[in-house]
Amino acid sequence: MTRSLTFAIPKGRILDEALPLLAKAGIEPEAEFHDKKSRALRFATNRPDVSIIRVRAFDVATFVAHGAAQIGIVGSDVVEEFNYSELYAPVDLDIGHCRLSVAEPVDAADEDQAAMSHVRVATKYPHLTCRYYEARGLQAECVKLNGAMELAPSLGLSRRIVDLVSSGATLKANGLVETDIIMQISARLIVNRAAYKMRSAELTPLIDAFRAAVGVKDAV
Ligand SMILES: Nc1ncnc2c1ncn2[C@@H]1O[C@H](COP(=O)(O)OP(=O)(O)OP(=O)(O)O)[C@@H](O)[C@H]1O
Ligand SMILES: O=P(O)(O)OC[C@H]1O[C@H](OP(=O)(O)OP(=O)(O)O)[C@H](O)[C@@H]1O
Repeated sequence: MTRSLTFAIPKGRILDEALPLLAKAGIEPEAEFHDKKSRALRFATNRPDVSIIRVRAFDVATFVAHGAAQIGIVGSDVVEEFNYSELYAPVDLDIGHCRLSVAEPVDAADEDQAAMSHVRVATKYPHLTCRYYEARGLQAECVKLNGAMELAPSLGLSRRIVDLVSSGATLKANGLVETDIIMQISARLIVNRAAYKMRSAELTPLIDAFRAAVGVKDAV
């Protein structure tokens, strides 16, 4: 008997937008999934052949890349940061829109970058940050943080940060300005490449269901 497909979804802010899309694609988690007191991490769905795991955003990519989950939903920031060759990202889900940006204290934003050879940056995205600065002929020393990057400049940890921006409210509240946009971001459906080959009869209709769900998103 074939094992059920494991679908990894992030428990952070993408979840609220992802659930209606999952429902449109025909997948609804069991009631316990919505119980905030539940400590369960794996859930049955209305489909006997699909179960859901709820994990941290960065871990969605890791579970799917290693084949522990066959399919998942994650921001393109995470896909690009890991750059796992085992991941196939066939559908832009048009949710979780934000951008990855460089930000600095208001009073430092005019500093001449051309005069520098080395920058220190606090970020959750060291790979994307190094790639961005390398392309500009600068070496970046990244201080890896997992959140609250906006605190780094005022506390002397780094002059710059590279972080996600949506409304810009977090930067403003912390005295920072956006000085460059590195990339635009949205959530993607991701699939393990080996699973896609071996279990295409199960995965292809699921991918098609998400394509259709994104297409009808605004019409429903
Ligand atoms: N301000 C935002 N607006 C829109 N989408 C965002 C925003 N911040 C993050 N995202 C998207 O949501 C994903 C998850 O972000 P979220 O902030 O929920 O996770 P996190 O708190 O960093 O994760 P974790 O707690 O698991 O480390 C990001 O990878 C990105 O794709
Ligand atoms: O431009 P804004 O609309 O203010 O959004 C940007 C904020 O959203 C994200 O953090 P989140 O709130 O998810 O918390 P985190 O620090 O735990 O990642 C991101 O890291 C910024 O801090």
